[in-house]
Amino acid sequence: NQSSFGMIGLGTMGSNLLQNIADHGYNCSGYDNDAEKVDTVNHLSRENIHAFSDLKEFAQNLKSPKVVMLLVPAGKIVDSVIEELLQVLDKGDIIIDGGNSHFTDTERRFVDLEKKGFHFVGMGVSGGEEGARKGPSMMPGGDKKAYETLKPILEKIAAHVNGDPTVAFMGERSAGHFVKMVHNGIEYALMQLISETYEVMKKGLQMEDKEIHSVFEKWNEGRLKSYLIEITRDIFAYKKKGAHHLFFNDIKDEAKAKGTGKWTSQAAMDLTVPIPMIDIAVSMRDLSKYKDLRFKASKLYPDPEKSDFNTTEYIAKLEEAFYFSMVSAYAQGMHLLDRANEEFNYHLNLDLIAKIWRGGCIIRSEFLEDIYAAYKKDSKLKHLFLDESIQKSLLKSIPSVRSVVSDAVLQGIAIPSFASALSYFDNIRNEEMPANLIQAQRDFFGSHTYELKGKEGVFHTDWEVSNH
Ligand SMILES: O=C(O)[C@H](O)[C@@H](O)[C@H](O)[C@H](O)COP(=O)(O)O
Repeated sequence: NQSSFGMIGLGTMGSNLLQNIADHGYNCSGYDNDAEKVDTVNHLSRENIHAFSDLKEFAQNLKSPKVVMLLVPAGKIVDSVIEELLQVLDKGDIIIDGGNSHFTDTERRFVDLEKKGFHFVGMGVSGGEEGARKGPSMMPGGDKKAYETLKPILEKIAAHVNGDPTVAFMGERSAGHFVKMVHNGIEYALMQLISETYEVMKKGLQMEDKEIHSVFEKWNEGRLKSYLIEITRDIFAYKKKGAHHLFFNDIKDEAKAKGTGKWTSQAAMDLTVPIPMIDIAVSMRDLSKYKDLRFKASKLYPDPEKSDFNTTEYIAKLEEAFYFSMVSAYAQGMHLLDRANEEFNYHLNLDLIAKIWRGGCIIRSEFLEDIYAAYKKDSKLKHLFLDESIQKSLLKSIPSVRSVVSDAVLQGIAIPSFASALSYFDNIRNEEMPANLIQAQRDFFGSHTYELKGKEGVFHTDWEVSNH
């Protein structure tokens, strides 16, 4: 029986996704140049999964038009696998890149393969190993016709929210990987925010791990219900056999990063869209690497005196401050998507993106229902803060975030993402930003010119010659 779907790359993600496809009754094939991985898959003894270590044999076992998905590390490997693959595929066949590829690579590959007569789909896949096995969120972009062929399989293997599959066609060319990149940027910002919340509870409120666990447990039952809060709750209950302390306390405080967060910040700066919470999350992962420097500085600069807080009251404020900042993180990501849509003509639908992020992916959350509702109500919404119901809930949480940020600052607790959420907010509602002074300074030292209120054109002033 020939296969309807082929997977290249049989690491955990590839193998899990293949099993998910087989669970839905499809004959599927795998290929990997690592014989051990091929063996592992074949030892699953699933009658409708067959793994090969010969690429030609793998291709011959696929129905036409052949559908082949790559789950290999991003970068040059993708190009070399595609090159090999073209030797065994026919024009009209479909190639899907499901890795975290940079959108500019996907753009190049789409144009190149289209010229060669192949259908190329750059698809972001989110949800980690468990998501791949049980139902990921998928963000395909590129060849719409090819997507129509893939749709029945992808909709079956995706997660489902209220009966809706967490997959949909995202848009033209590299739209799928751009959307996935921004997903990861928001993921970075939310993880940074949760880590700062923990820092406030531990260092500011001197709470025990048990108490912190119950806060995340409670939050995961309310409007902050989300995958990242859920796993944080579980991390605050995980102990190694026989141990008395939480295991994560043994983990080094040096965060790693594979690059998608950084790419998001780079793309945003190129598109001149401010996403400070994502930028901050990237920078704080970088700062965490300077352990030696931090150790030295901590000896030179002691903490300010601690104040006492009423923990119960404070946790209520912290929930409001978290909600406010979480909304800001999503809003910054959606703003970037809106801008990229204009610049790259992706034909994105922001309501559709929110819809498929409600389940399966790492940033899935209760709040994505509100984002989905906001863009469904107004597909041309320029910024989430302008949505009426979001405005109402933000207005309620502002006093708490102001107090949490100011208290943390006075206590010497680092809360850069809470603080940047608040400053971003205060500047986005600032009709007159102090940017006119920056223009004056630029013109002063570099004759970079400026524009004048109520006048057309650009102007320059010789600031040295003042007639006061
Ligand atoms: O959506 C997902 O399933 C994750 O985002 C996934 O893509 C991966 O875990 C990250 O890329 C890790 O990124 P860092 O290593 O940069 O934290």
